Amino acid sequence: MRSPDREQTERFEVASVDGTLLRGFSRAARGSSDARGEPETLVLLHGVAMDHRVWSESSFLDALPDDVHVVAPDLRGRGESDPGHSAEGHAIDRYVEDVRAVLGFFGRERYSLFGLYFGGRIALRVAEADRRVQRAFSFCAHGEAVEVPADAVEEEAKEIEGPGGYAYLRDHFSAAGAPAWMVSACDRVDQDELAAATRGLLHGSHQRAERGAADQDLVLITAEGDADLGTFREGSARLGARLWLVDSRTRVRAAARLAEVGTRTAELLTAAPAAMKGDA
Ligand SMILES: CC(C)[C@@H]1NC(=O)[C@@H]2CCCN2C(=O)C/N=C(\N[C@H](C(=O)N[C@@H](Cc2ccccc2)C(=O)N[C@H](CC(=O)O)C2=N[C@H](C(=O)O)CS2)C(C)C)[C@H](C(C)C)NC1=O
Repeated sequence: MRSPDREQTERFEVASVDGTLLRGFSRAARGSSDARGEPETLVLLHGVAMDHRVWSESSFLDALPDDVHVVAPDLRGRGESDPGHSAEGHAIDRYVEDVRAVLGFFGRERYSLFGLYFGGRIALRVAEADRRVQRAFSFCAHGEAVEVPADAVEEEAKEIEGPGGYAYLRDHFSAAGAPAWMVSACDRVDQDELAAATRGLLHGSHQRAERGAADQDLVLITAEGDADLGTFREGSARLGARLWLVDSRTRVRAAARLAEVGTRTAELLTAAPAAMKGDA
């Protein structure tokens, strides 16, 4: 845990390959990072209907120790980052470029990524593309190929850009048992950008992720009761990834477990290298 008054967050802004400006927050590492040389840098990637504020609101951030440098960008079209404008502007390859631009900005040799839902899928794709990624955690999204049903996604995008867009999302997540921070996050996202991001899922997000470097530590996380648990197990075997299960009936309900996953993630980040091999 850390004392709030020692909070040292600052903003950053970085241009992506296509000129889109990504903005976000960086919380500097303090304390014993010199014991292990460069401090761990953990880049947090939020989901579709969210922005960077979910990390503090879910108490995930509080679970991270002082000596981890935390970087929390707003994905394009969310929070303070520039819009993606179109479905093509929200293709997964644009998100991968955006995250790699953030990695370039902070200039570290190695990074850990933690992604939430679709942010987890982005994290796995960045790990595949970029050797600087030492660890990638995907919360409630696996890396396998998925059928992204164009009709259902188009229907959802139309709902989202319509007069009842926010109600659609709030009602769905409330009914699905999502925690309050996840329901309220939807209201902060611009409707047109959220509709474009939804249609953007039809541009490449169906592809499976491959393992990047052999020494990457990949971690899939899902609910014990997840109906798609089998796919997560397959993904864990195929990618040589750890599989962590949280005590909840569904992936959406698992969001309430994010702070405890933060604690477990911090243990992996700050574990002595020898201890990491034995971890289940
Ligand atoms: C029901 C509805 C509120 C919900 N809509 C969302 O939530 C967000 C916000 C708007 C668009 N949204 C999508 O997700 C796209 N719409 C869907 N996509 C499915 C899905 O599996 N999506 C994955 C991510 C993903 C995407 C592409 C490829 C792989 C993985 C996912 O993680 N979904 C979980 C819900 C869950 O795991 O049960 C959440 N995602 C939110 C987020 O990322 O912020 C927080 S919860 C299928 C068709 C791909 C379905 C489908 C009905 C169209 N609608 C939803 O799922």
